[in-house]
Amino acid sequence: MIKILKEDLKKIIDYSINSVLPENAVKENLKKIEFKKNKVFLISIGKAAWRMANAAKEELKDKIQKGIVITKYDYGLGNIKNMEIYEAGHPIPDKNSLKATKRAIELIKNLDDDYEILFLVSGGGSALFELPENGVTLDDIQNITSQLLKSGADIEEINAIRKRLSKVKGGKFAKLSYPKQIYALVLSDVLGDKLDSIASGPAYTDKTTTNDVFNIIKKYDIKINTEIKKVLEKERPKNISNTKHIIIGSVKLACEYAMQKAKELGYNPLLLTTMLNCEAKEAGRFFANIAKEEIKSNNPIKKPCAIIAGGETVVMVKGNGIGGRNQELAYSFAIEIEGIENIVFASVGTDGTDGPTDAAGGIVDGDTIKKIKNKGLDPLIFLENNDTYNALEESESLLKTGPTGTNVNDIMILLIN
Ligand SMILES: Nc1ncnc2c1ncn2[C@@H]1O[C@H](COP(=O)(O)OP(=O)(O)O)[C@@H](O)[C@H]1O
Ligand SMILES: O=C(O)[C@@H](CO)OP(=O)(O)O
Ligand SMILES: [Mg+2]
Repeated sequence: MIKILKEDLKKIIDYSINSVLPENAVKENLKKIEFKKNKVFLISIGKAAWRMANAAKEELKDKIQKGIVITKYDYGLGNIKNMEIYEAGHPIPDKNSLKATKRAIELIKNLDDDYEILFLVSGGGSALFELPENGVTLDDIQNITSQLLKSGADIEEINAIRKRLSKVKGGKFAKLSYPKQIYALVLSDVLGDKLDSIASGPAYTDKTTTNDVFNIIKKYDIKINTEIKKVLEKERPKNISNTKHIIIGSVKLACEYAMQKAKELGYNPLLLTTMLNCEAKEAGRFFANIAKEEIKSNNPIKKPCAIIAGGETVVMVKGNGIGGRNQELAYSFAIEIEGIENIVFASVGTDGTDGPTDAAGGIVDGDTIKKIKNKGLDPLIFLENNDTYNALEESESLLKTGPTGTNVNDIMILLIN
């Protein structure tokens, strides 16, 4: 029985991710743009950058005369005609992020008046598209990003800081490109599709205030020097007039496709939320509470059922193990439902990489923790040490997809028979 549940769960995940690959969304939404000039320069940033750029090139053909793609290591899928392809560091920017971004700006500065800019944006852009603000070094950005990523801050908070440390975030890329018109197609991986947060809104007005920024620094005890403090006090550009944005996909869509496939496989689907953003291990416990209620009283939906959610949880990384928020969420669920039959649960990053690991997430059931105990290991120590990759590996519960070429946050699916 568990075998079938697991197979079904994998089918649902595959279907959902395949349905939010960006090609169709790019092609459809390009039809909504009325380019005023006859030449297009393409700049595509983020984890979905390669697929988005390739789709745009297929659709617009030679109208795109030049372009640049900046994506994460191993996310490039080869050459695209007339495009320069760069790969760089994520989630912490590296030298190649700066090199590629410098090149993008150089290309844009040299465009003649017949060009408009097509800007394809996906999550991951913050790390990949980066030039430090005056007075800031790459080291500073790496150090502060690393502190923020481990702090439990959510992506809006993290990006509020990133925007101020950068020459291209928080609308500054739009200012740099002025007076060229920018049309932005945006694949959202931020809850609520907030354009000033997705990839730190290079072409969108920053909505955060200096007050917000210093509250975040204080709340998460981020260590900064006086030079950085001065930079953080500087306001971002307002009145950006040369951009138009269209959102072309988000986690809501991934959840809807998961619901559709679950139904087709015979499960009653229920969408809990597309806005999950609490601590990962708390979310895992909460899902376990729901599972227990379901088993006991067929509530909130009649079995067999598929209970689905989307979002992006956070992790306060205190240990020195390896893992990611989806692995931690799934593992904490497993701890709570040890020994319970007819349940399978997965939490998965739609981009295919969860944290600094080669897994997309975890897929667990009532036997997961038993397998760990049978090896003489203590299940709780893995969680305490943020070492859920190893825990899930020991229990054959890692979910691996490889880079998917899309990025619309994380999905969680609970199947109960
Ligand atoms: N050992 C760990 N256990 C759990 N989460 C971790 C661990 N190490 C890093 N993380 C989390 O992984 C996040 C980065 O993961 P990543 O999948 O690259 O994010 P995104 O998909 O949003 O780009 C960090 O914000 C951090 O909270
Ligand atoms: O680039 C970013 O700022 C974020 C959100 O868009 O994406 P990711 O979490 O994938 O790094
Ligand atoms: Mg993210």
